[in-house]
Order: sequence, then structure tokens, then C-alpha cells
Amino acid sequence: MAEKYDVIVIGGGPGGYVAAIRCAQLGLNTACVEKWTSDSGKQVLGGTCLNVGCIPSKALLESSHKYEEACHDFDIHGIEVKDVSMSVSKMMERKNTIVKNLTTGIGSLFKANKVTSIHGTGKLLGGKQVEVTSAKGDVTVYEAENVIIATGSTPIEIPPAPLTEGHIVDSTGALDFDEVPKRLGVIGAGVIGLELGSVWARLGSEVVVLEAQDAFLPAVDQQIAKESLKQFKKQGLDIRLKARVTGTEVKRGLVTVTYEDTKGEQELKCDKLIVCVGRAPYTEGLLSPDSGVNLDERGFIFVDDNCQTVVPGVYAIGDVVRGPMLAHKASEEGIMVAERIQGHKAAMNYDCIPGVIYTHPEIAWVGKTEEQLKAEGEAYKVGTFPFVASGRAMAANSTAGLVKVIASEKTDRVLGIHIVGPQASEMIAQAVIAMEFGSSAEDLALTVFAHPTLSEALHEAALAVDGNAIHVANRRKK
Ligand SMILES: NC(=O)c1ccc[n+]([C@@H]2O[C@H](COP(=O)([O-])OP(=O)(O)OC[C@H]3O[C@@H](n4cnc5c(N)ncnc54)[C@H](O)[C@@H]3O)[C@@H](O)[C@H]2O)c1
Repeated sequence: MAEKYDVIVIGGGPGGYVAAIRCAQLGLNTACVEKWTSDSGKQVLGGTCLNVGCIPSKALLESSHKYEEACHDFDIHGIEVKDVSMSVSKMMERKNTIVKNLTTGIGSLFKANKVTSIHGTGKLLGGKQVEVTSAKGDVTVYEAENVIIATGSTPIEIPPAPLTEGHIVDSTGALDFDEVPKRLGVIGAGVIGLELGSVWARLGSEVVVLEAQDAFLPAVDQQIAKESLKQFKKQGLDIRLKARVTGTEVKRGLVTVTYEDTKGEQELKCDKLIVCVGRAPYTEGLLSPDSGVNLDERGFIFVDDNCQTVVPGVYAIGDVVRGPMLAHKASEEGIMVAERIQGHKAAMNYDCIPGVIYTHPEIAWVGKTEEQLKAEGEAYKVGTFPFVASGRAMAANSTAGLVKVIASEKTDRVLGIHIVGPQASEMIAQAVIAMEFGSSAEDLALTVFAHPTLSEALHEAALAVDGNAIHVANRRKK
């Protein structure tokens, strides 16, 4: 008889491992299937986020930022540093240690919560059975009352730029360069292109980012996107918009990229090229024909608002379903599904998911952009506050950027908050809480913020919504 669980989770990333832990906490007999294998043949938990995504990229962003500060920004504080050098191997060692600590930590959390970890590739069969194939090829079939699919996504490859070992790489390869490339090409000015482009630019690469679209960060509020582009250009990132890559050639270690822009066909020569043109849901070999689970027209697993597939008791969460491909969205969906399996009435608020781009300055937002509200015909009012007027930002020598609060013209309810500036990734949590609690701009304006903090910029932007900012001249009321 096949071994039976209350819940089997397929995938051990931030969606899957969080779902598994929550299910076990709620008293469900839970197993998590993960195929990722280390060089020594051991199972690795944590998925893309911990192994080759959010965490390692933040480790490199932090190291490269410190290097850049030591080279260029200490001087203003009166600190003189000479002969600054960077050891790429040491930087990578630090990153690898952080990844190892976190991924092994999940194993400990599984033990503490009594989640059974199954090493192998999971496949959903009919009747809520899960087939697991080990690295050696042994096949075991398990049964489950409930299955949660959390298999994530993989980088998209494009025909004009096939990955070529050591020369044309995806985001995973770009986290493991063994030296700073002199010239680095990046295809795609999205989240990954900007974050990884920043890492290597700070370390000395001449970075050219080729972006097919004519708008920069089209999903971001365009006032914030414009300010960000200005800052990135100042930092020496050469971002070329309306530049669609049409071909690549690798010859004697040199990559030649051909692309088309408004002037016609162009060429770019670089030592390494990163392809980061988006990610696709990962469903390869996942579903047997009789599993009953459907994909939508874009290849995502089709689910309702509660992450339920068309098969009762089979759920899917994270990058493999609709919505933003973000670790925190996956984790929260995992918790919601675990609660629902246990009969609770949990639901996700998809209108309050923050987005962050970890460049310098950081970009962060929650809720609607001005462009979205215009398109929806919703009347709104806007308050902004620039960090150049913040004492704390001055003290930190980080005055680029602004906070923007958008509120309903009719009700004053906050509809969106957008930030480009220092610590935006941390500040956005305040905005998310405000929106989650249905705050008005006035509620924020009447709240006491500690002085001197960067968060005061959010307070002032909320005050500015009705022309009441103190530390900046208000726009005249009409
Ligand atoms: N900080 C974060 O939250 C974070 C970090 C990394 C990745 N992610 C997620 O991972 C996913 C993938 O990120 P990404 O940066 O690869 O994708 P993306 O969708 O953010 O950006 C890809 C960009 O590539 C451009 N592009 C596509 N084909 C092109 C071509 N032939 N020539 C030139 N440009 C081309 C697109 O127009 C787009 O702007 C995203 O969903 C993102 O949200 C999030």
C-alpha cells in the first residue's frame, strides 16, 4: 500500500517549504518533495530564492555596495582609504556561506515541525497520487488527501541568445562569475537586469543594458521610474531602450550582440552577456495526463482566487500560478492554502503585495500607480516628498529619490505608495500596513513618526496629499 499523507507539497522553495511548515503546525501529516541536489548528492531545500535568486543576489548587492562606498563615498565623511581592492572569490565565498546556512536551516525547521522531506522529482498522477523519482531512478508512489504544487519558475531563454557556458549566462550564471568582466552586456532592463547589472557595474564592469520596450520599468509608477533611470544613468549604467536583441555570436571568448533600435541594426561587444528576459512557470514533467490539473493559455497552472486547481484537494501556489513572481507572494499563498485545508477561512489580499527592486537607490511600491488610476478613470490626489529635504537622508549622504502617496480624491483612502530612495525596501512595509488597514492619507498624516528618520519622508508625503507638508513648499491648492 502506498504511504499516505494529509498533505504532499511538491517543491521546497519559499512557497512550498512555508506551506509545508504551516500545514504541519496545523496538525497535518505533511511531506515536502524537492529534487534539488548538491554537488555531494544531498537534497537542497529553499528553491530559486535561497539558492540562486533573492538571497545570493542580495549578498552580492551588499558586498558591491560596500566596495563602491569605500571607493567613492567615504571621502565626504573625511575617511581616507587607499588601495581599495576587491576579492571576487571571497565575496562569492561569503555569499555561498549565507546560502548554505539558510538552506540547511530549512532542513532543521522541517525536523522541528515534523515535516517529512522526500528527495526526488515529484509528478502528480490521477487520484491525488504523487510519484517521486529519486536521483538513482527509483520510483515511489505516495497518496495524499491534499497536494500543493509549488514548483516555481525557470529563466526564459530566447533563440537569439542561447546560453553558452561561461559567456552567455542566465541569472544563475551571473551570480557566479569568478572575475569582474571588463564589458558586461545585459538583455532586459527588468528587476534581474537592474540588480545584477548594478552588482557588476559597482565592481568596475562597463555595463550596457539592452531593453526592447520603449518605457523604462513600465509596471512601476512612471514618476518613480523616471527618477530611477536618472540615478542609474548617473551611476554609469548604460541603459538603451527600444533595443531588441536579434542575435549573438561567441568568438574567441568575446560576445557580439546584434540588436535593433530606432536607428537600425547595432552591435555590442562584451566579455559576458546576461540574459534576463523574464521567467516561465516550471511545469515540465509535473503533470501526468490523468492528473486533471489544467494549464492556462500562458502555461501557468490554472487556479481560482484561493489557489485551488480544478481538482478538489489539489492546490498550486507561487511562480507556477498567475500573479507577480515574488517569494513573499508565494509564501503567503502557501499559508493561505494550509489554513484553508484545515477548514479556516483564509484569503489573500492581492491588492497589497509590495514590490521591491534592490538597486541603489532602492525602488519599492504597493498599490496602484498614477498610470493605472488614470486608465481606470479614478479621481486621485498625490503628495510627494523628496529625500533631499530629509535631514536623516542628508546625514546618510543618500538624498536621491522621493516618496509618493496617492489617495482617493473622494474618500482620501490610500490607493498606492511609491518610493525610490534609501531603505525603500524597509520603508514600504509601513505603506503596506497602512493600506492593509484601509488607512486614509490623513490617518498617515496624523501619525507620529520618529525624528530624524527616513520614514518621515512618508509622513511628509502623506501631509503633502492635502497641501500640508511642513518641510517642503506645498503645491498651491487649486
Ligand atoms: N527584487 C525582486 O523582487 C526580484 C528580483 C529578481 C527577480 N524577480 C522576479 O523574477 C522575474 C524575472 O525577472 P526578469 O528581470 O528576468 O524579468 P522582467 O520581466 O522583470 O524583465 C525582463 C525584461 O526583458 C525585456 N526583454 C525581453 N526580450 C528582450 C529582447 N529580445 N531584447 C531586449 N529586451 C528584452 C522585457 O521587455 C522586460 O523589460 C520577474 O517576475 C521578477 O519579478 C524579482
